[in-house]
Amino acid sequence: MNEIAPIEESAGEAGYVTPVMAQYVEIKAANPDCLLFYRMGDFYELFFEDAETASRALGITLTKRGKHLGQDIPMAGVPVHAADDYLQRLIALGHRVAVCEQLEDPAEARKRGSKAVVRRDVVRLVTPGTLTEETLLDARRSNFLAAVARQRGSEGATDRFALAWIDMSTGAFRLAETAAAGLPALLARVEPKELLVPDNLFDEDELRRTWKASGAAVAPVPRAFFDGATAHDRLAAYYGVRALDGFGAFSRLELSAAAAVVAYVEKTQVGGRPPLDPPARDAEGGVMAIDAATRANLELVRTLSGERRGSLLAAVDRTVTGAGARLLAERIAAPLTDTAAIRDRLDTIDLLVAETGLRTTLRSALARAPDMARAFTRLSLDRGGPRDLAAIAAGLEVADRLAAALAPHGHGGVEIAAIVDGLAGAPHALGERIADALADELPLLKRDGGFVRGGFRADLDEARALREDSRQVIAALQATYAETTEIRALKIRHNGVLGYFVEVPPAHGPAMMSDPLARTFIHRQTLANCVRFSTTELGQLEGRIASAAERALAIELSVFSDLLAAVVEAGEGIKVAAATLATLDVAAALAELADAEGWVRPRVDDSLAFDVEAGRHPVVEQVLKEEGASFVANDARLGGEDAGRLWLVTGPNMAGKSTFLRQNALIAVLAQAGCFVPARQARIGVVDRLFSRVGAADDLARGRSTFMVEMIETAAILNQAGPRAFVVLDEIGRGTATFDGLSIAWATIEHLHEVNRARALFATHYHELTALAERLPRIVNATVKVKEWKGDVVFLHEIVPGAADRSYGIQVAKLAGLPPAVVERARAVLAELERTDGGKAAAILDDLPLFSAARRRAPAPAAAPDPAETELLAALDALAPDDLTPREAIDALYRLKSLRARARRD
Ligand SMILES: Nc1ncnc2c1ncn2[C@@H]1O[C@H](COP(=O)(O)OP(=O)(O)OP(=O)(O)O)[C@@H](O)[C@H]1O
Repeated sequence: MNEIAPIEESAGEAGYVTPVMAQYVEIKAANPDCLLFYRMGDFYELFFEDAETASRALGITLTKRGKHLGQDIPMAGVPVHAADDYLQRLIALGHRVAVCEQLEDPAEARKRGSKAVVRRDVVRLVTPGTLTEETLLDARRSNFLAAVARQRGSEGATDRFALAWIDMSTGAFRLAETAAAGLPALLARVEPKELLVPDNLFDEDELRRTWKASGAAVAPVPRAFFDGATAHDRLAAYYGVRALDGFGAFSRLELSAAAAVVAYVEKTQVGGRPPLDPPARDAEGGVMAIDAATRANLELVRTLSGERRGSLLAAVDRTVTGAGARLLAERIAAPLTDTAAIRDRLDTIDLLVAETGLRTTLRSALARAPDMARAFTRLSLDRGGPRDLAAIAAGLEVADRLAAALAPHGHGGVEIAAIVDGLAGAPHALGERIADALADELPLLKRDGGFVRGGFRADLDEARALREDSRQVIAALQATYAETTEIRALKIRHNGVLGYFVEVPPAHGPAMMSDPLARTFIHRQTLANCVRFSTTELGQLEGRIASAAERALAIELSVFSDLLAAVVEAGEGIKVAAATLATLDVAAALAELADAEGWVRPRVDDSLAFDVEAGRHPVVEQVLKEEGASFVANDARLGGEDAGRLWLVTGPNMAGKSTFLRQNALIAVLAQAGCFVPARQARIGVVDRLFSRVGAADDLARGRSTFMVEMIETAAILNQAGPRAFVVLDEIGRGTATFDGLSIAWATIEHLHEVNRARALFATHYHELTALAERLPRIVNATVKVKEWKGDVVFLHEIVPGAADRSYGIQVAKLAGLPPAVVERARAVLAELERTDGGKAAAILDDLPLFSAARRRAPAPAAAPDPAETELLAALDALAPDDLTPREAIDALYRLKSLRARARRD
């Protein structure tokens, strides 16, 4: 049952509004777009519609409490101690929660009169983009809050947008500006958890789709948040500076988006100021442009089904800290175009690949480094506890140790030099000071006390000793009382209501309540199994203990606030150290990966080269490895002097075309993200835009597979790609009638070759396209090698020059378990089509009676079914080819083959 102080009685007559309800309604009205967590004693209560929403979302009981204007008030509550868990679930569902606390003790309110209501107000809005608690955050993912501002293009020019994004939990603050066409790509890269849009843009038809596609919880906010005229001053005030010039040059549009983020932070934190870094802007063109479809298709940070597992990120992530994992994800999501910056990252990895001993030292030290950046934010917002202080100390200790280990390597490159500086500049003495002050075992909350180490403060030791002494005095007193009353079962106990009291079994009650004992023992309570008394002596002792405990806690809290002030003071150094450890973790993890998997340093330069020798697909290779199979490496040579080459890849289904296409796109991403790559050698001229598209038929699973979408996306490529782009097109044109599709593919290739001149890989089933290589000089035909063996097809996964002579579609269909009658019929149709050159397909169908093959093949009833064959047939029946992933299909093939082999043996 929910605890509510008697003063909060909320039962009301019809038309009567109780003071508590009046207060609730007022606070709720100020926060209409949030669920209101209204603190009542040990519970956060939700009322009215909020209660219904929360009850549905959390599966908590919906009850009623009193009446409001004559109607029952629906109510649901969550206990304060479990609130984080419920908050997490509500936030994950996209809700915002206003946390309304009691701002005074109910006793204080009572002093104002029996009808007075405890003062309450909202202390914080919890929204998906403003989380700071460890329990509410994913340690290995950034949690971005973004705001988007628009500037209308004048006189036919297109609109421009600015995006400002922060991770409030770490203080990261970034800005970027883009033309309208680039906005979806930017949002797809940042993946904000929460997106603020000016309320006039929220419902604009064109934009609504963009907001939805961002996957963020979209919050319309007043236009005033974006006001360009006040943006500069709002930001300057936040950072306590007069001008922002010291942070860099920002456009008016960028400032407006940044100011909106800051305004929202101020609103949700109700006066609290998270320590945001000064905004840093991304130079336009500074990162490889990767649109949302390409990003999804290449499964950079998550798979098409939304999981991290199976993505490029998961395959390369060997970081040992949350901050490292977050940084790596950001790098993979935003590969660079500046060759010098890429080289700086690669230099650090180079060093750590060579220095295996140093790498091992780094990684084992880093594994113990807590999340300093997030702990620091919580402390700055006064939400931190003793464990956050300890996290800072432990992080600084790791930084100290690594500074010593790395000092001799400071000349190994620009990034490593910055790392050495960042570690050296960390406030090491502060770490020691915190470590000296804190005990080994720490409570979560500072108000629980007990976190200051014994011996750290003499006055604290004294107060604690007094508290301990008094406890001994109580033990002695119990012995004395037992002796004087001659009741051996007498005990001194403690509870919240009576404080310390004497307890005896009921049989001794009468003696205790009569003279002479009644002169010492004052009767307090008679329960079924005991009688309780207090004494003056106990009362005095109680006071002494309480005041000693109070004093001890007060001293501990003052130690906490001293340390907190020192931490805040040293904030800059702590944040730099935290960022440095993350950078180091990423470099060491990538070096570890490179060493273990035989990856190499790519050469990234400003040419138009694309030479990958023996490249592999990082994800497919790992999957195959787990199954004991090996990956067949393949070369790709797409570079040219002033224009790229286009490889036209033909080959049967399941041969490995898609894998080859994607692996090259992924190698480009990895190289420019500053990672080593899975190849024997790689040289890549910087790619400014990456495109990867899969024909409509393959896209069905995503539920967005209309031919129209495919064509819109192809149009985007043909309109945007230049010689620096890298284009991967997988079976484009397949989603329509054969001749239409072929013609579109044909024209697309010509355009890519003549106009875009991009480096490109084009996989197709239209063998007719291979004729283009004769006419267009930079088209190269390539095919995936297969072997035919006893009428079946064997995939070799090797890309070789030339064109596929056949599709082997029927062989693949046969391997996949199509009924033999259908396979046979397909063969016959194919032969007929080939004989008549496809022209009179309809006419021949009558000549090939559909069911004759089936009838001929109908099995004669066997005397006794062969068990191995029965098993084979059952396995075949169980197959649903349309439901299989390529991986499952190949597994099924192998299984069927082995069953078949057994059947033969039997
Ligand atoms: N280079 C390779 N080495 C080893 N196995 C490979 C290689 N490439 C692909 N495979 C295996 O073959 C399977 C099918 O590959 P992929 O999907 O690339 O074929 P595809 O030719 O694009 O087929 P479809 O035309 O049906 O899309 C992969 O899941 C993988 O298991």
